[in-house]
Amino acid sequence: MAVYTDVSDEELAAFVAGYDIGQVLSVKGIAEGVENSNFLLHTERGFYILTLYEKRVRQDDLPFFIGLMDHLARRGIICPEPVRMTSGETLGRLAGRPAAIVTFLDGIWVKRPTATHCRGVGSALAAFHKAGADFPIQRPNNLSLSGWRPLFEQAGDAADRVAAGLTDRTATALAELERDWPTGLPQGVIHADLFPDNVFFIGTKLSGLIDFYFACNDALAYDLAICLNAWCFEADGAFNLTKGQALIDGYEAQRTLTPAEVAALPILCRGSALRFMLTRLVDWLNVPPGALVKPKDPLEYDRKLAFHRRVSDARDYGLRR
Ligand SMILES: Nc1ncnc2c1ncn2[C@@H]1O[C@H](COP(=O)(O)OP(=O)(O)OP(=O)(O)O)[C@@H](O)[C@H]1O
Ligand SMILES: N[C@@H](CCO)C(=O)O
Repeated sequence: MAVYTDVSDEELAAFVAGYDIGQVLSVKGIAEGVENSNFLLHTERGFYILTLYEKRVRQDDLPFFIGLMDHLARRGIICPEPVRMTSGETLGRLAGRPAAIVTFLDGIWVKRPTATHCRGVGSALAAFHKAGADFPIQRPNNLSLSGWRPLFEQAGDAADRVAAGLTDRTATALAELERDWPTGLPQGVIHADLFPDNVFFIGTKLSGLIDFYFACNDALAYDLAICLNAWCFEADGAFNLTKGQALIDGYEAQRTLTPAEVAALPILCRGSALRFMLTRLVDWLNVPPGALVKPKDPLEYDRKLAFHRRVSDARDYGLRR
């Protein structure tokens, strides 16, 4: 459940009065998501999402996240658009938390994406990269290479309680990545968490992207690697080449990968698999007693990492040239 903070009717009415969106008709907590408190807000003007930013989101990062949604929406990316208060601000405070109201997007996320969905995601990812090119605020990726060893150390030997040999396997993969991680690839704003639960569809047509709270500046092709991991593996752990082809084709229909990006794709996929394995592992080992949120399985990404360590060529992901 992702409603950590209670908001009284009076507090909410006072907050909403700062906007030109009419009176509150109803408000409902949203169970999905784990980071922030999200509410579906129905006012006289329609539906909105109210987000209260909880502890894990650094307040200094909020102008980047909110500014980015605003920037992307102005450039035709379908994403939540921050609603301005009558004062012109997009970020306020509610129940002791920073808070924002954004537009509601229609659509649902797909639990079993097809190749058609993957093509749409590839295309939307490239459009996002192009639209972010002139976004003026910078935010480093603190969950890239330099962030992985601290996470690994945080897990320590407890990793072997999750699966035998996990500590050694991870140590080897991490050392290889530290040695070989590519530099000099085209950089820009990346989403960094474009998993199926952050992409809405109406039927097979992509209807919007959400959850920009890991967005940062990094190699654009790393974002594609994250999507290959998140969208193109089957439940039985097999990589689906048809989905990989569709994702890459969709991407390249909007933005052609450079030769250096193509060459780097296997190592970027390894890095991205390690990143999600490590964050999941640390969360898995630190589930607070009585938590209602079920931690995600780190071993899913341990298996994906093993797959990528056997790959040497981007054609194994579906690149057709
Ligand atoms: N603009 C929007 N329009 C419609 N629904 C939305 C919108 N923003 C968020 N939601 C709903 O709220 C849920 C949680 O949103 P989001 O993923 O941003 O939360 P989070 O707490 O940051 O989660 P995560 O754990 O995925 O980082 C989404 O799954 C979706 O159902
Ligand atoms: N998408 C991440 C969770 C962060 O929102 C994961 O699957 O591990």
